[in-house]
Amino acid sequence: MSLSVEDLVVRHGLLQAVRGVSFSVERGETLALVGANGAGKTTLLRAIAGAHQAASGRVVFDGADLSGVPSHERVRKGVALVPEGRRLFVQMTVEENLLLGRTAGRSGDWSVERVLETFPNLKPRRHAKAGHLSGGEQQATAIGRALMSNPELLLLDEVSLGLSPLVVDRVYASLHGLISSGTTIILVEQDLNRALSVSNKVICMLEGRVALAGDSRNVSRDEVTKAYFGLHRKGAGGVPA
Ligand SMILES: Nc1ncnc2c1ncn2[C@@H]1O[C@H](COP(=O)(O)OP(=O)(O)OP(=O)(O)O)[C@@H](O)[C@H]1O
Repeated sequence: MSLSVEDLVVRHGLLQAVRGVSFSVERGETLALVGANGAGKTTLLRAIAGAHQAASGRVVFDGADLSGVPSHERVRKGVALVPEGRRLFVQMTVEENLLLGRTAGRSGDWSVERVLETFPNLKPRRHAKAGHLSGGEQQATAIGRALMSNPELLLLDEVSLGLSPLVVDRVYASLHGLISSGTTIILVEQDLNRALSVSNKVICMLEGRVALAGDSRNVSRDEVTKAYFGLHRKGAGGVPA
């Protein structure tokens, strides 16, 4: 697995939400995308997944340019998005929602049983309708559904949104399990401490651009906070811009 995003520009009508973003991710890495509301994180993730067409630039996955490749084809190639807001089928059970993730037809190790092992809170809820689940259970189901497509790259948009700190801890504990099993992840996370602790690379976006990019262990919370508010000088403090 390798992903290279090259000078990507993504628009909403006249608004340039992503303005020439470049970065790369290698197998087994976890990249955290941080930045203020409206910085362009969701739009960037959706463009990688093919849910939103880029205006220019390239998304290259395993050496192949994905421009013009629709989102369902990208799932088949191994790119899975867990969108903000979870988007489950509320009248269907947890198990049925999970099985929908299989339709991409990629073979691999993920099964309903393995998802339930990864998210033990779902075990007793297997036959419950998704509409009756708690927020944490819904999030686990949404991540599980993406895993059922046996992705090589998992894109997670604000998995902690609307969840209590305790439940977020549980979701992150499961993510740590996924990361140690070698899953490659790009995640959008508002909480800087969580973002830095779960990832090995971090990108802070500001108004559609990369304000700071670095190694999560080497950047300080202070540097990321400055980039977040536009106070960071590119390349300052030994952090690659
Ligand atoms: N569907 C849309 N139509 C028009 N403009 C949009 C749309 N979605 C997002 N935008 C605009 O694009 C810019 C980037 O938004 P985006 O949601 O990607 O940012 P974000 O960093 O993910 O923020 P948030 O944390 O609020 O989700 C913002 O100015 C936003 O208002």
